[in-house]
Amino acid sequence: MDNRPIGFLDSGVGGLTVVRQLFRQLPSEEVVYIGDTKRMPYGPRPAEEILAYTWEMVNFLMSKNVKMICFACNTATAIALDEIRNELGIPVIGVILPGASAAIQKTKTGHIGIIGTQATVNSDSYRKAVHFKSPDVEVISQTCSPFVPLVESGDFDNQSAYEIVKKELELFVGKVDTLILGCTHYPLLAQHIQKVMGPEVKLVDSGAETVRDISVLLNYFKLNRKAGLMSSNNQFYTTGSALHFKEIAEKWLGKEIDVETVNIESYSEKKILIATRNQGKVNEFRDMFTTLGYEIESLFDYPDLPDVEETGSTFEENARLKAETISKLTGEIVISDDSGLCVDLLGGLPGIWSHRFSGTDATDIKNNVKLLHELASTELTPKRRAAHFHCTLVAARPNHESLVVEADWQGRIANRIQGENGFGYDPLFLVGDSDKSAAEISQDEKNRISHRGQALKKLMQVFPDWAKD
Ligand SMILES: O=P(O)(O)OP(=O)(O)OP(=O)(O)OC[C@H]1O[C@@H](n2cnc3c(O)ncnc32)[C@H](O)[C@@H]1O
Ligand SMILES: [Mg+2]
Repeated sequence: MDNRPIGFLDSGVGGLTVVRQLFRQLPSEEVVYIGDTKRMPYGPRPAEEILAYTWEMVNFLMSKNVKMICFACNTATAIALDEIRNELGIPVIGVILPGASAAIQKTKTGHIGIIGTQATVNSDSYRKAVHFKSPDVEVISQTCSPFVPLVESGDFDNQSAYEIVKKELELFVGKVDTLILGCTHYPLLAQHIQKVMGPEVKLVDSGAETVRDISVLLNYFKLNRKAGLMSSNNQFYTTGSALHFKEIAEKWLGKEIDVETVNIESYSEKKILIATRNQGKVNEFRDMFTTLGYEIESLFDYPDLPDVEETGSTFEENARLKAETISKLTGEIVISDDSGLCVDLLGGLPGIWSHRFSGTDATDIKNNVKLLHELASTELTPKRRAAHFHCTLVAARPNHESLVVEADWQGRIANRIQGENGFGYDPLFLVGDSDKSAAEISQDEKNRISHRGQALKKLMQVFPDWAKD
């Protein structure tokens, strides 16, 4: 069970046809919708631009803590889905595969038509998806450029709109028995399209098909919202006029909604500088931030920047020193981590001295040996060997109050070094009540439960809003 909302993105209002289906099929789910109305239509834009804009919408949705993202936009699906899906740690679904699969099931003659925006048709994604599953099907496709502006105008319930539709669809009449509406705007023109094509032609609404797949994914990943909860906090955002969006959306969805205008351009900044020269930390941050859609840099990428002396007497003071100094020097948003192992029997040592526990020429091995030595005379009861890792994260940016979060990870100190993964004291840290050390679990597992993983989760609940302009 997961009560977080599902994110929907589209270049404009068209994706609302998918949300409308969601409200029908899965009424207890909650929605965060972003429509990039200001920059629509995406269809005629070059692929790199569509990819960049889609990333901004995705990062915006991630900042709203969504549990899944639906690309309710054929153009974004065709151009950006594969690349973005690989980078995110939550399920991401597009509208093309569900639409193509439904068309294959519906066609009897094996002749399928596809209409979509220029970018969707040029990408050839629908035809590829159809032929991947059913190579013998005949496919014809065509761009219907006037449809999106027609639908966005809200003025399509009339004869002149019908005439526009008729002219665009001439190519298909009598040639196909199934027509994929390969743009989420087009279901709004379904009546006109059906009249032009004739009653026997089956129209495939990719959005409706996609919601069926969303339902399957929610079940599969156990992400359904608690049964019986009626959705109450749906959020709708547009980059354009909230008034215009609200007017169209309320008409289509058949209910009142609140709409807010947002600027998502600042969400394109996906690089974060981590103020560390510890390779173990870099590896962990890279893994964790990649699943959130961020790229990271570390001080290894800036060899000329100085080492910041950790002269503070607390984790927070040291973390602040590292993040705020490097942020001042670079003008960038910087995250630092001050962490350490606190052993109960040693009154919390090595604590902030973890890195330098064995002296100025300390190494991980020397630190581990020293710790074993310190505890050598200790009776080996689990309680007496209790310890925890601590992590304080600070995010700093020029002229802003820094963010500070912290978390602990409980465990015990082992009697001997165990395992080869991780770094620092991992081979001596038995996780929780288990007999496995932090160096014997995978990096993925460590990131899920460690002091750093937990602290990062806390940070990311506030970071995206804090980091934008
Ligand atoms: O200051 P930076 O450049 O980030 O790197 P550092 O290694 O000096 O980092 P700290 O000052 O925060 O010291 C943390 C030390 O605590 C230990 N430590 C922290 N997190 C750990 C983890 O996840 N696994 C094992 N040891 C860890 C390890 O010895 C680190 O060197
Ligand atoms: Mg340090």
